[in-house]
Amino acid sequence: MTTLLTADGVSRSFDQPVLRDICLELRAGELVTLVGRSGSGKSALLAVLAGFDEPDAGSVTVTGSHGGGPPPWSAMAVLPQSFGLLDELTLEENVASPMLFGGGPVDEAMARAADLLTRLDIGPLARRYPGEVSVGQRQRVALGRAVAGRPKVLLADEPTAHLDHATIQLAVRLLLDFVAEGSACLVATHDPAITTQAHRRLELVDGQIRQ
Ligand SMILES: Nc1ncnc2c1ncn2[C@@H]1O[C@H](COP(=O)(O)OP(=O)(O)OP(=O)(O)O)[C@@H](O)[C@H]1O
Repeated sequence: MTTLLTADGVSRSFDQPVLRDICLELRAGELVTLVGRSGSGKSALLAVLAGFDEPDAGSVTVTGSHGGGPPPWSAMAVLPQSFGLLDELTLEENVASPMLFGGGPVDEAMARAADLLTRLDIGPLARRYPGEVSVGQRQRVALGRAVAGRPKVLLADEPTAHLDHATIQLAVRLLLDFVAEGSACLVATHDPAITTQAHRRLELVDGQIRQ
């Protein structure tokens, strides 16, 4: 399987060491979950993998990315706990935005956005704005947008925290279909509905990864 992301000896300290000599690989076709107690460093690890934060030691390599800083959208998408939706765009425009900003055809982008919103059971809300829908609906929009541009790697921080059981199944199905097309996804989550369906499970304990 093709390796899409490699972390080699990554360490990061704030007041205390949070990540210690972490090595991991994400490969094409994999949905991988990252669990760990609150404060164990899951978000800190995602930030370093995403290039939003610099490790004190070690390196992160992402396929399709060159040089320092966050990789381009075609190589990596990040789904933060705060969603990061654009309030002035409709839900369908938000989902289409990675394709539109990437210079793709508008009709294709809007059709894919409509399909993703339907798969996430919010198709009828496509023309609404983020401020006009519920938190769980916004979370689904953010998930749709994260996969829309078919990035090679998706890093998602608690992407189902606001969803009910049935909707979580839709989200997991979407992520499994996404990786089946040749991408890799790392999900920080406490949700057994995701961890039980993942291809691999990682746990952060005392700043280190357990498989
Ligand atoms: N910018 C920062 N400055 C100082 N300390 C930080 C910073 N970011 C994270 N930390 C600390 O690093 C540790 C790991 O935080 P992190 O947010 O990665 O945990 P987490 O596993 O994602 O937790 P949760 O499950 O509660 O979201 C915590 O002790 C946190 O206080």
